Amino acid sequence: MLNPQQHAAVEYCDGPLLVLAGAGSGKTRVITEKISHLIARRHLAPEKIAAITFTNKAAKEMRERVGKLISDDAARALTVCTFHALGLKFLQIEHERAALRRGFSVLDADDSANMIKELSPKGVKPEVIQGIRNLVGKAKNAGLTPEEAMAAARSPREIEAATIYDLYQQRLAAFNAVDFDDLIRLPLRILETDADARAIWQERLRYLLVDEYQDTNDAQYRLLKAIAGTKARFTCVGDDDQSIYAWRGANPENIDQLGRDFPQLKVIKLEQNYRCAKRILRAANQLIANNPHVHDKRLWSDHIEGPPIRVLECKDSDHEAERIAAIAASLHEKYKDKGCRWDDFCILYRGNFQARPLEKALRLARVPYHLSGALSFLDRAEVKDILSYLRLLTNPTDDAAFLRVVNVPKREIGATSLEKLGQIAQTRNASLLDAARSDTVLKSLSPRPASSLASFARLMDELRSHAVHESAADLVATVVEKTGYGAHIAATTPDPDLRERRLGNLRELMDWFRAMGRDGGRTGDIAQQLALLSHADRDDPGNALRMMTLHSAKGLEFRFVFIVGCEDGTLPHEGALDEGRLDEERRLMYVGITRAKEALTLSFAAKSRRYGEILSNDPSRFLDELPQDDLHWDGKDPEADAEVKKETAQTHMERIRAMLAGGR
Ligand SMILES: Nc1ncnc2c1ncn2[C@@H]1O[C@H](COP(=O)(O)OP(=O)(O)OP(=O)(O)O)[C@@H](O)[C@H]1O
Ligand SMILES: [Mg+2]
Repeated sequence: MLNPQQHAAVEYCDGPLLVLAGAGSGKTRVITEKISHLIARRHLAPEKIAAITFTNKAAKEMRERVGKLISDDAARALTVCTFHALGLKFLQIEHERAALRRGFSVLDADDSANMIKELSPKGVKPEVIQGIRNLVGKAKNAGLTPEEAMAAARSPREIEAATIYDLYQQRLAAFNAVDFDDLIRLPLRILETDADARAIWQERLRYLLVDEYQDTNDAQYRLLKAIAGTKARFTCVGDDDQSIYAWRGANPENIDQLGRDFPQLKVIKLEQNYRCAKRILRAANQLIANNPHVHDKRLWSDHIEGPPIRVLECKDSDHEAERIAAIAASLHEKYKDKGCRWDDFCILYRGNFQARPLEKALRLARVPYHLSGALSFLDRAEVKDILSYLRLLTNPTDDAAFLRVVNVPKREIGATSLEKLGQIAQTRNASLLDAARSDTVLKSLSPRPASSLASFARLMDELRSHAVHESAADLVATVVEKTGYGAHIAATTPDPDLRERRLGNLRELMDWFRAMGRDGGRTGDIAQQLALLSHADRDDPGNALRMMTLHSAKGLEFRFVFIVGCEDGTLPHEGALDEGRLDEERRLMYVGITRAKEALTLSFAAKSRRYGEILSNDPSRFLDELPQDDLHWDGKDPEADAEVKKETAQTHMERIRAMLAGGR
């Protein structure tokens, strides 16, 4: 049952709506219910509705949640995706307006970083290149063209970055490629400047719903505005206290901007938290009260009180990991027969490197776990290589893909020859593959690399004839065989286990293509979609304890949550402290605390090893900001420890009773 405010938010469909509310108050629930309401009560065709989530993982989850409320056909017709995936869909349909050819490539972050490096002056330091990348990204996220970026540039560094931005866009255009930022920027350009396109898309997407609105950046906000148009049929839900991506260009100011751009905006606040036990919510509320607030929000819960929040003081991070593994294992052991699953547990940390000791301890304790955000399947070299072959086959002008695979397996084509090939290709305005096909071009190179390039080009032509009639999965097999890639793995991977894993990855890639090609997807489109999935979003983790960064836990909830590394310098993070971004770190802690439904454990290590030195840590200042009566410091008093264990047990029994009584 929705509460009256949620109900009002679901029913209000005639104008722009902002739902501004704290964690766990049912904002995402409003979106799913509203989709179902729009279809069932307002008779809006599902294909005219788009729900925008922050990650692909969240999109998948939302689709599942909505799927329970509406028919399968309707669920399939809906658009539920990230802003980037919506941009990709837009460009696939509107490629002509974007001056792209069908089958254009999407460069991943690595490819685009490489390209910027190549375009930067020779011999500059990596930090400088990183700085250029940041500035280019910033200009793109602000929706600026290279000319506009140049006009806005003030410092010599900004001028240099704007120059490279210009070269970079020229090269992307020559390669018939876009990068991630373009997936937002190009649709935005088209919608803002082309009235026809605007009319078509405003009709095509009649209602927009945006989750985690506080973390949209300027370009995304403008995209929303352009699609919504003057009719402004949209619902945004968000929480300014959970804005944690300012460092990546997100602009929480967009919350106020909405009221300025849409004076008719209706704002609904939700105040009941349905997720967290009272103590957990109290801790979260008290912590976040230390931040300045523009929007007044209250949050209450009529949940159970819950056990005290446990604080573990540990010797070092190994000790911390062992204790957490032991606590998780014993809770699971005790309650597994009563419906407790491994995926009820989640360990959160500030940075991915903190996962290492945890992994070791969990493995020793035989706890199944799933790490999101670690080097994932699609980032593995062999998978990226084969995907690049497929990109090149479906888009012969994809020079980034050409450069990735032309020497894998080794074909003895040296850097000098490739550079020369690149120069000639550029003057002829041809792709690298086209240049490698031309006898006159090859004559200007040394004979050995020239003949290798010629046979590479012939191989690509042969493979392309397969691409025409083979399914995507079969094409993967053909590519592995004909390019000698399988033999290449065998020859370059002496370790038999690793060799088997790498070959296994290729088999898995075929399975992915098989699954994704089932709806008749074209190979090139599938390769594009795969390139777009960011890690953390891709694997299905199954019934395993979850480990992830605080950033990627946004929107999720778990019965048992552990936040490790509650040390000054780690959380709040040292760098953020130096730059005066304490408020954002506090919001991150707020996000972490409010992921917990029943029990929360905070831990810190007294000593840690950093840069090869042993340092002593102070406990996080955030611990001091929590209601001390709701905290229990483990190990100080054995009697009190036993009491907390009892209370924890009681909570789980209450929980189990509630579940048996039909709640969730
Ligand atoms: N009216 C309701 N009655 C009972 N449970 C509810 C209600 N609304 C939401 N919930 C439950 O409360 C929990 C939190 O809801 P939801 O995830 O939608 O909150 P949220 O505001 O999106 O949180 P976050 O800010 O963390 O994204 C979910 O388990 C949801 O099913
Ligand atoms: Mg949510």
